[in-house]
Amino acid sequence: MGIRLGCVADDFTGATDLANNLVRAGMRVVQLIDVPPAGAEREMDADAVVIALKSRTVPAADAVEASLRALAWLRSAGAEQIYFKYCSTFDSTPAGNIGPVTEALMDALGTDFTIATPAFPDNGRTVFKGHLFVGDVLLSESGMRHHPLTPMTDSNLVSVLGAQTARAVGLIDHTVVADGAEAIKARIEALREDGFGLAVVDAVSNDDLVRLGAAVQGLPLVTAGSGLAVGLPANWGFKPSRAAAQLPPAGGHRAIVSGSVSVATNGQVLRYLRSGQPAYSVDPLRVAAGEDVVGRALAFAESHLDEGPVLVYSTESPDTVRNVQGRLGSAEAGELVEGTLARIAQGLVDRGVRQLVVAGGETSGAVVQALGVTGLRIGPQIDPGVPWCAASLPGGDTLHITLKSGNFGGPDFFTVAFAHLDEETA
Ligand SMILES: Nc1ncnc2c1ncn2[C@@H]1O[C@H](COP(=O)(O)OP(=O)(O)OP(=O)(O)O)[C@@H](O)[C@H]1O
Ligand SMILES: O=C(O)[C@@H](O)C(=O)CO
Repeated sequence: MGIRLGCVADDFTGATDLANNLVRAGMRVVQLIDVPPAGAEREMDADAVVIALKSRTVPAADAVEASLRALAWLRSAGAEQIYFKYCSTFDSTPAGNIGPVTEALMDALGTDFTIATPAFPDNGRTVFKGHLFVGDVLLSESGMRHHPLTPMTDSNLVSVLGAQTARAVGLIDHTVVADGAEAIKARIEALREDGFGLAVVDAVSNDDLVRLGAAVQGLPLVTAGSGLAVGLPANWGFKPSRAAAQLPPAGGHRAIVSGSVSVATNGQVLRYLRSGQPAYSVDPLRVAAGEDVVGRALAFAESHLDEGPVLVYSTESPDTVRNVQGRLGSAEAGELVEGTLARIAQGLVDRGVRQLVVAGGETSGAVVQALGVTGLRIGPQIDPGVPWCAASLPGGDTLHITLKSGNFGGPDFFTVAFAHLDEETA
């Protein structure tokens, strides 16, 4: 039998976030890094496959091309429904990529309607009257307004998405969602008849997402953050389960690589620095000046790895990041830092690190690709949206790795994560 749900995720932390929610909702999930070669789909023994792309901030045409390749692969693996996963803070620009990718997937699937909701109430992302809230504030008042690549300054998702697509974007508001799956289905039909191609859907609780999940059964395409995964697996009879897949025992040295500049990660890095544990700061301006920052970071790490987790970070406040971007250019600074951290992560693994925390979606993409990892097995959840995973390194060793989205995780995440792994794999 083929897979039930085929998922295309626009970044790597987002992919593990989605896989985590699907596993908790009872599905057996395989997460793949990038689109695998044709033929590999015959070996898939899973209910859902999540293909992790690094397509959130690339030019829209490249994101469309990669997403269509992923779609073709998932369809040949038998996927009955396609799930396009983007960020719970709807990270995008007027040029894309959420709108263009959604439209390309709709065209390829020959469907005239889909829904959009980044709601993930377990992590404080709620949508009401089409407006996205992050915790208690509107998206445009959250730390996302300063994001280096996709600053979010408008909380009205109907207008944000409308600016990215040629199709008309409507709203399924909370009064409809609260009335249940049949009411949502009726509203979808009404919007369709009125010529809308997309609808932003309100959701402020997991109950809303369960109702929405039931209503979108049979839609060829759904687009969402990871929250919708709370409600979708029940359509195939899967039941929520806390028994996340077991991972093998963990060994080796421990390290943290953080290229995230989000508010939550800034707090987590600060907390770690204050605890007095070994940490090395990567300064992009020194890298740009040609200094051997990778060599120095690895020499530092090597002399401290026996003491416990070593943190290597470029995480800085929005002002410092803006200054770097002003001097190097935003995209150039991003690429430079990602490349540097990826080489450091590779060096850490070469030095025996086998338990690795990576913070930041783009950073995670660069690190995982540099390590040559092609798939992840999803393990127990550390915090909502962030599971430990196991990966096979090209040499055959197992690497325990967690990919933390910038704004996810509690204040002591870097310490808690390792303690959690000890408990779960003891
Ligand atoms: N000190 C810095 N100066 C300029 N750019 C930086 C700096 N540190 C990191 N960056 C870049 O900022 C971007 C951060 O994106 P990333 O997706 O890794 O983290 P995030 O946006 O905080 O998290 P997420 O996308 O998971 O919410 C990356 O391209 C990274 O290379
Ligand atoms: O949805 C989220 O917030 C995360 O999974 C993510 O995509 C951050 O990069």
